[in-house]
Amino acid sequence: MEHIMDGRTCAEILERVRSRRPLVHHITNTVTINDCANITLCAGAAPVMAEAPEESAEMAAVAGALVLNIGTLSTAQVASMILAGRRANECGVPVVLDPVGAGATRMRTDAVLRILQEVDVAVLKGNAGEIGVLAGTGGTVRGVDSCGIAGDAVDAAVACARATGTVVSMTGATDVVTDGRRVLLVENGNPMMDRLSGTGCMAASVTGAFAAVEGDYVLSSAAALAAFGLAGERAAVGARGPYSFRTALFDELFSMAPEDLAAGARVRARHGV
Ligand SMILES: Nc1ncnc2c1ncn2[C@@H]1O[C@H](COP(=O)(O)OP(=O)(O)OP(=O)(O)O)[C@@H](O)[C@H]1O
Ligand SMILES: Cc1ncsc1CCO
Ligand SMILES: [Mg+2]
Repeated sequence: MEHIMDGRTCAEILERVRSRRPLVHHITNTVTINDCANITLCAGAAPVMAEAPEESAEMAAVAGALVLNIGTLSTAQVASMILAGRRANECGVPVVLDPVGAGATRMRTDAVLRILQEVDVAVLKGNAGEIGVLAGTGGTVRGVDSCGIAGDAVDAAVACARATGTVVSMTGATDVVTDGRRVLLVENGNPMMDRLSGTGCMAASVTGAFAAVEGDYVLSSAAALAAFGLAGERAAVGARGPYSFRTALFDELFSMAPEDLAAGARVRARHGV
């Protein structure tokens, strides 16, 4: 490891998001689009949702990051994602891809493979099943949920990063972030996050906000998941169920000071891959 990912590094990246307020352009699903906009604001960035093919490339060109989420994909939407993604690449704007439901249907798997072929994706953020499918090592996805991964999860994430040339950010109880060489494990989070639709989508939004201000996407992605996970830990205290938890999740990320993240981030490096 040439970098030690401590809480202070996470805090510095959060501080940069807050001071620069990067524009995070989303082309995303209709289920959680509003949550994605608001969690982006709570992180300290500025969201915009723009998916019409007439404007998606133009918007991507002026963004700090582009988040592509195939949760409610259509053929036309995927075409617009590719237009935006290519322009983002030309302009040096990092692209985050959330392969929602890859492996559940052929259309979703094919769309992700096509985007990966046409666009230089900086961060591929998925759950374990999705990443196992895309690694080719085996994973099971039902609807949008991970039903498990074949073999060792870290090995699958590393294989996926090497096969796709992206930084893989694989969420779960322990998140695994890897570029195929370095591996960071993020322990922050709370099981309540799995009881609410859209926490994966929101994780991608925060990942985009952090990628906009830190060019080492292993560090930016781990810091984003640490911040979001820490907000989840704090929100779970006193939550009566998924919906009071949801409200508190936004409030906790909004009110998180960099010093809170420095103290609360639980990120460690895994050696020997
Ligand atoms: N059991 C858990 N313990 C702690 N954190 C968790 C747990 N499950 C999920 N998380 C956190 O919740 C967020 C979403 O991860 P998850 O793997 O559930 O995404 P997903 O299944 O793609 O979500 P979505 O509901 O949007 O489809 C991540 O930040 C992850 O760290
Ligand atoms: C439930 C659901 N279906 C398509 S996208 C989505 C939101 C979380 O993945
Ligand atoms: Mg989930």
